[in-house]
Amino acid sequence: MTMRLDYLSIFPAYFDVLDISLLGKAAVNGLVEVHAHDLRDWTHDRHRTVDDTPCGGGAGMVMKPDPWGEAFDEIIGTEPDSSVHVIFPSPSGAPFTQSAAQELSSAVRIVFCCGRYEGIDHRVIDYARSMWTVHEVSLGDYVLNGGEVAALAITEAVVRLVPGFMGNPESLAEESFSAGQDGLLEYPLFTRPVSWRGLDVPEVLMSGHHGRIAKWRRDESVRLTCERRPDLTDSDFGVPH
Ligand SMILES: Oc1ccccc1-c1ccno1
Repeated sequence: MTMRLDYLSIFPAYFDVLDISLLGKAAVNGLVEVHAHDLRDWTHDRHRTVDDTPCGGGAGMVMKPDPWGEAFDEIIGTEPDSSVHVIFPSPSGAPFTQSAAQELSSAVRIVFCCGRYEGIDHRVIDYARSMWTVHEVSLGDYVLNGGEVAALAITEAVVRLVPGFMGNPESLAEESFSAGQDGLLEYPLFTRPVSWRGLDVPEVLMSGHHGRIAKWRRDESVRLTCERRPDLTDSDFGVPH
């Protein structure tokens, strides 16, 4: 199954980067198909206008609905289809999570709508909700200049979970937030040399004692999660003794 990814943006060149690294390889292997579109291709005036002043007043500009609607018609179609996932990255969206990435990794089609200015006319999102499966998502509590960087981050989080994408799928099981880690943060990692600038690899990791190593790793995951992400902990994790 090939996952088709579409990106609607006034800066489509942001997505040229998807031709390199693992994502580029996935495209070559037919796992994903990437299409970036310039929203201005669906404007009809000399200045290729995509924005206008906000109704009700206020600072900045709002993205007009017309170019989005015409782009949707051409790129996605005019018939409802719940199998099409339309993602609007937004600071007012729901937090994007690893479980959301996991769910989206089985999608056949994902369309990213990258807003700029103060945002997109809300009727665009309402129309999309009437037609497809819509996700308004945020990467975190900070403000970007547009949705492109968020779309790239979400793309990477999703595509790396597509079956066949990662050379060694076992590595996914031990990552932060993965089910195999019980949603805990990943433990600290070490490799050779054993001693480096007066800093040594923890002895337990060199002991060859798999039980002790597993306990050390679990304890470290719980400690780090309690320290850095108390929001992820609950009574089950407890506090390492
Ligand atoms: O700040 C933004 C502006 C446009 C689109 C998305 C965002 C955003 C901020 C955090 N996550 O997404």
